[in-house]
Amino acid sequence: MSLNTKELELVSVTKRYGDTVAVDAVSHHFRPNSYTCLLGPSGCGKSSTLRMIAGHETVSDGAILLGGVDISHLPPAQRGTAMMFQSYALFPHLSVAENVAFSLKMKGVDKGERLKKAGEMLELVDLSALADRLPDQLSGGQQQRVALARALITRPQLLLLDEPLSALDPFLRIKMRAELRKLQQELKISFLHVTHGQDEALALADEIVVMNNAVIEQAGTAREVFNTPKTAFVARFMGGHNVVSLADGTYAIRADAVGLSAPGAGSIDGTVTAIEFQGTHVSVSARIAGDQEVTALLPDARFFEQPNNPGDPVGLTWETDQLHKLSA
Ligand SMILES: Nc1ncnc2c1ncn2[C@@H]1O[C@H](COP(=O)(O)OP(=O)(O)OP(=O)(O)O)[C@@H](O)[C@H]1O
Repeated sequence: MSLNTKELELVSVTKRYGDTVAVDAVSHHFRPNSYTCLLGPSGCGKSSTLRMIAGHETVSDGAILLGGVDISHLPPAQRGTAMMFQSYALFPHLSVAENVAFSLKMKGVDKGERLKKAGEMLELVDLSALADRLPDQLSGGQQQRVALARALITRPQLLLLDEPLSALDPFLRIKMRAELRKLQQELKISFLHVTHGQDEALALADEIVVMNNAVIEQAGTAREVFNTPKTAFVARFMGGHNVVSLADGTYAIRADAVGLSAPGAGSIDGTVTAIEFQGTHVSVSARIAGDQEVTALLPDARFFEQPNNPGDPVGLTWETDQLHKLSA
């Protein structure tokens, strides 16, 4: 099944709550038919952005365009968007099928037609067998799929997901994120997914939009954002990087691009401060000049060939082309 897809564009969108600027003149062109993650720490403005796109929050300034049409002032149901919430907000006294069909009932669609459509959506999320159950007779993962089917029944061009996996345990979260990705590819509509988890964004997204302090700090493919962070904030937030101030500027370097050598034989000298076994890898942290910490992530076999201990003097090695200059 294929639903419509249209491009989303934010044009200098601002959200103010009294004196708080939650979203500050954000502009972005989202790719059509793609999975985008809006990623950032708590309070950076990502939920406010999503709620403005959904129409659950007014826009203080700027415009939201979907397929070139300004939807900023349309009611939520007329935007061509649908929202799936963090707490799935299912009606406890309605069956799975009735929950999924609910928005069609509000639109006055007759019962036969809405149950037929609900059946199609339940098939899509692989829940046909549970159509007559009540929500509290379902697992967390199944409830989430009901919430998805309920959002998709309105045939949105854009599905908005606000921390959709946060209520699930870690095992189910990884399983469901693969299902979300698969569903987006099957439906060929855009998904815009808010998360504060960088691993979730890396696993899911065609494009990651990193927000910080009410603005977009960086946007790009998952690989671009991870491998070429533009700022110290993005490097630290994406994880797996060191941020180091050297004589000619501040650089990011991936922890797995740092190696260890004898003191004096590396790019810089340091003293081991901590060693952490991580299964396939061992993380070795060392203090270097300027009271800075650098972490080397070594394959476990390499570490155990010549294990270090806290207090050992070491050289830290890297190829200069692995150093990535940061703008701030
Ligand atoms: N209804 C509101 N009234 C006043 N301030 C608000 C309101 N909603 C959000 N804010 C403020 O706006 C800023 C951005 O909030 P928002 O919820 O968009 O951030 P977020 O990145 O989604 O955070 P989280 O991950 O914690 O949900 C925060 O400083 C928050 O306190």
